[in-house]
This record gives sequence, structure tokens and C-alpha cells, in this order.
Amino acid sequence: ATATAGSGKLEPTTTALIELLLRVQSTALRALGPDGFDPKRYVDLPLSTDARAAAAALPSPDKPPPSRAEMERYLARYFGAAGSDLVPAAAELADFEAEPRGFLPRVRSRAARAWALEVHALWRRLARRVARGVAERPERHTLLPLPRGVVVPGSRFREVYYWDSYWIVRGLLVSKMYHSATDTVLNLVHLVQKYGFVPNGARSYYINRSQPPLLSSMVLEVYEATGDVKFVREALPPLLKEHSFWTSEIHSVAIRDNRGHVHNLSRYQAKWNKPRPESATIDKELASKINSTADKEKLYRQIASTAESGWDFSSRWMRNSTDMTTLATTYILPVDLNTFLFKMERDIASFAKLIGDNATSEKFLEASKARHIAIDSILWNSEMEQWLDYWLPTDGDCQQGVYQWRFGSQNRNTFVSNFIPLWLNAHHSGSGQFADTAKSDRVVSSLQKSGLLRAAGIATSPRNTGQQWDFPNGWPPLQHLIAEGLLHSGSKEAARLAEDIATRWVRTNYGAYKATGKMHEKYDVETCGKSGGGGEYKPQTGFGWTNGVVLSFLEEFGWPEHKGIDCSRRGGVSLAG
Ligand SMILES: OC[C@H]1O[C@H](O[C@H]2O[C@H](CO)[C@@H](O)[C@H](O)[C@H]2O)[C@H](O)[C@@H](O)[C@@H]1O
Repeated sequence: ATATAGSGKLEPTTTALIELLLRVQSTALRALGPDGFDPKRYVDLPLSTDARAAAAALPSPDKPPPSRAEMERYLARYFGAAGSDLVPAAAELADFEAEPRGFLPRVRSRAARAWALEVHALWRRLARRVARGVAERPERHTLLPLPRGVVVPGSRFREVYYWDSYWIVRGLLVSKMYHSATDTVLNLVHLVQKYGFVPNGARSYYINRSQPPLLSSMVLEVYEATGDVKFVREALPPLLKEHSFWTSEIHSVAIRDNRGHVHNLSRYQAKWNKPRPESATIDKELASKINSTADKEKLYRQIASTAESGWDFSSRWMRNSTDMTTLATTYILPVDLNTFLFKMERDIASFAKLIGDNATSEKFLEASKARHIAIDSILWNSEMEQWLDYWLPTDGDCQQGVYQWRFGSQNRNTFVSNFIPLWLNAHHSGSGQFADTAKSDRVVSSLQKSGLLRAAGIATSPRNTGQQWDFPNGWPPLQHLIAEGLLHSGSKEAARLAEDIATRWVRTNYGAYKATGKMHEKYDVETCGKSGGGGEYKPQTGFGWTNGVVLSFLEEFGWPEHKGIDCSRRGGVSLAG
């Protein structure tokens, strides 16, 4: 059973548990107060006894809240600790070696190499196995059982996440951990087989939405490293299913350009109109500013759809950047989502060809060509030399299911996502290039003038809104997508810029690691060695995609013997154009 459209029903086995955990969550907030309160902890608690007994022992909302000590006693009596249903599995990482043969051959600086080996060793800390009891008694766990070993992002992100896994896979491959990388992908393949798409993360409360679709890219990376055709054969049918999830029903939008041609592009949209269980107390507080139930449900859908984008939260999705109730994600045709889908279509075409299914290969090549034309017709802005998110009208101005493209509906604000199509150049060179060298050069020059390139990396946007996917935060996946794209854009200047971004990013990661002993999920791009902040939860460490991006940059660009790695060094070339 999968989440049903619209209202947001969960699997019957876990609905009762989530309802109980939501009651526990709001009781805990009353008992412990808002300081340092993380609502996710409570929906991650595995039940250790009978649900009815746990429900009966919970004070009702009209009674005074329990004391802190009573609350903790209650939790210990009826639940295991959050995350205790995932077993640390360092010992089971059979393909981990302290210094694998051929590891980062171009990293020659002693300091850089010693640190890279420490980052590599972090895979052991992030390795988990889902405890056997999860599959045996699913009604006691919000955790979804997975057949193979997993690598998690870290800290409060105790479970597998969809798009994080792409950079985890990239890092595992640098670490020569081919088996672990393959397992990571096969777990996601298993989720598609079960749910028809990859959920946001491996929790039952995440199955109402997905995340940026990078599964085909993971399959490609693993195949390129292992040459395992059987693996591709296994992954292809689920990829076809995933493609149809993203290109049909609520995700698909038809739009007519000003020459009368109709195009199909995709958008983020969750099947959920309630508070996100992992952040229910926060969502309810936000919705308390709104009166009608129907409008609250609309807001909840926008919130969950924004989580599907991976950019939760950002001014990118808001009509008014200071007011979260103006989130309008389902009305936006996003540049990055359609970039990833173009890549998925090209990847599927290659996989189908590889296994001799020429008809599927042709079909997906055609689909990718159509999406390329759609992206260039609807999202490209030749004046700004960027691809821009397109905002659909909210007033239902849509004839027979087809919107009319309007000048002025592209979002002219700058976001790093406006440059993400450059990434496609890293994966299809020559005549198959997404943007030719001349166009890429113009985009690169637009990026240099954008104000996004800062002392310690690329900012997510130029606006400081307090949201975590805005200034001054720089996120590992975004650095990597842009640097890889620049490196393969065809000009020496773009390649130099790619290396400069990677250098600044590696230094800031190193500086923060030396200061805190940790790898962080995001960084402040204004200051070398400073981690990021903002948003609805405390900044997290660990951290899966961060480690993957650093290892990947070190593999791609190396680190010469005399190149300084600490924050006292300045970037190689000037970032401004
Ligand atoms: O608990 C709040 C939200 O947390 C997640 O989002 C953030 O962390 C993820 C894991 O690193 C990352 O994939 C995402 O891009 C981050 O914004 C979660 O994915 C959200 O669904 C959740 O509501």
C-alpha cells in the first residue's frame, strides 16, 4: 500500500503508530519547552511495548503536562531511543580499508592526505544496518526496513535520504567501496519497487513525497566504476517506474510557449496536506496564523512539497521571502528538477541500449530531446544568460490543462539553481552537450557576475532570510553540481573557476573540521572554516554528502604538495568575472 493522493494517508501498519508518536511529540513539547526541542526525535522512537499501553499512559492534552523527569521516564518505559532500531555496522563494511590501494593518488600534501583519510574513515561511523525487529514488527517502527547495509547522513538524520545518497555514493566510490555503493543504490531500487518512487527518506512518514531524482545518476556512477551490467538490468525497470512518477499526474505540467508549441515539464508536489510528522509542532504553529481549515491544508501541502525539493526552506519558493505562509512550490517549474529529469531520460536511454532494449532507448532519447527543448523554451532567459524557475498562475488561468507561457513569469531572482543545467555538460560531451561552448561561456560569465561566488564557496542565493537554503549558506551538493559542470563546460576559464571553487570549499571544510572535529551539513560561505546555520533545526554534523563532496573534489582536482589547506590561504584566482 502506498500513500494515497491528496489527503495523505499512510500505510495502515504505521498510521496508528504515527498518531501515537504525534501525541507523544506534543506532550513532550509541553513538558520540556521549546528550547532545543527537536520534534523529529519523537516520531523516530521505536515502540518497545504494546501501543495501547503506551497511549493509555500518556497524559491527555487537557491535563497539566508531565515534569521533565516524568516525561523521560515515560519515554524510557514504552520506547527505545530514537535511532536504536538502526544498528552501527562499521564491522560489516567488508569493503572498507583504512588506506585503500589507489586512494586519491593526486593528493600529495601531507596535511590534505591525512585529513582525507580521516574523512574516508567516517564511513565507518555512518554505516548502519536496519535491526531485524523492524521487518518483523513494522507496526512498532517508523523506520522502513531495507535489505542491505546503509550509510546515513548523520546526527538527527538517522535514516537513509534520497538525494543525499548520490553524494554518499560518489564518496564511497572514491573510497573504493564499490560494494557499499552498490548496496546504497539497491536499497533505493528496493524502495521504488515497493512504493513506485524513492521516498524523501526511509521512514514511513516520508512516503508522501520524494526528493530530487538522482537515482539514475547513482546507477550510472556505480556502473561506470564496476561495469556490472546485471546491476543495470536490475535497476532499469524501477527507473522506468520512477520516471513515470515524476512525469505524470500531479508532477506533470503542460505549457504552451509563445510560438504555440506545447511542452511538458515537471514540478514538486507532495501527496500530503497535513503537518509533516517530523516537524508537526513547527508546522502547526506556522499554520496557526491562518484561519480556515482549507487554507491550512493548502499550506501544509506547500510545506511538504518544498521538502520534496530538497531545498527546505528557501526564499526561492516564497512569494514573500519573509513569510513562510506564502510558500508556493507547487506553482513553480523548477530548473534543477527538470535538469535532473533530462539526465534521468538520457541515463535510461543509455542503460536500455546497454542491455539491448533499443525501443526503450529510442523512446527516452526522444523524451530527453523534448525536455531539452522545453527547458530552453520555458526556463531559459537570454537576457540574464541563466535558466530561471517559471511561476504558474494561481488563478487557474489554464485552458484545457495547458498553461500559456507569459513573459514576466520567470523568477528573475538569482539562485544557484539557475546555473545547475551546466552540470549536464559533465555527463554528455561533444554533440550531445546540453549547452554548447559559446552558451556555456555566457552562463559562466553570468555566474561570475551573480554575487553568489564568495570567499568560502558558492552561496545558495544572495538573500539572507534566515532560511537554511539561502544566504550565507553554501551546501555541498550545490558546490559539486556547479564545479563539475564548470569543469566540463569546454573553456579553460570555466575549468579554472571550478578548481577555485573546489579549493575554497575543501579549505573551509578542513578549517571547520580542525576547529570542531566534525564535518558539517552546510557552511557559511562568507568565512572560511565556519559552519552554516538558519532554518528549523540545529545544524547537523556527520555528514554523508559533505564527506562525499570533499572526497570527490580531492579526487578530481588533487592537492599538490605545497598547496596550503588551512584557512589562512586565499583562493587561487579571483572569483569575480
Ligand atoms: O526535519 C526537517 C527536514 O529535514 C530534512 O531536510 C534536510 O536534511 C536532508 C538530509 O540531509 C536533506 O536531504 C534536505 O535537503 C535538507 O533540507 C528532510 O529531508 C525534510 O523532508 C524534513 O522535513
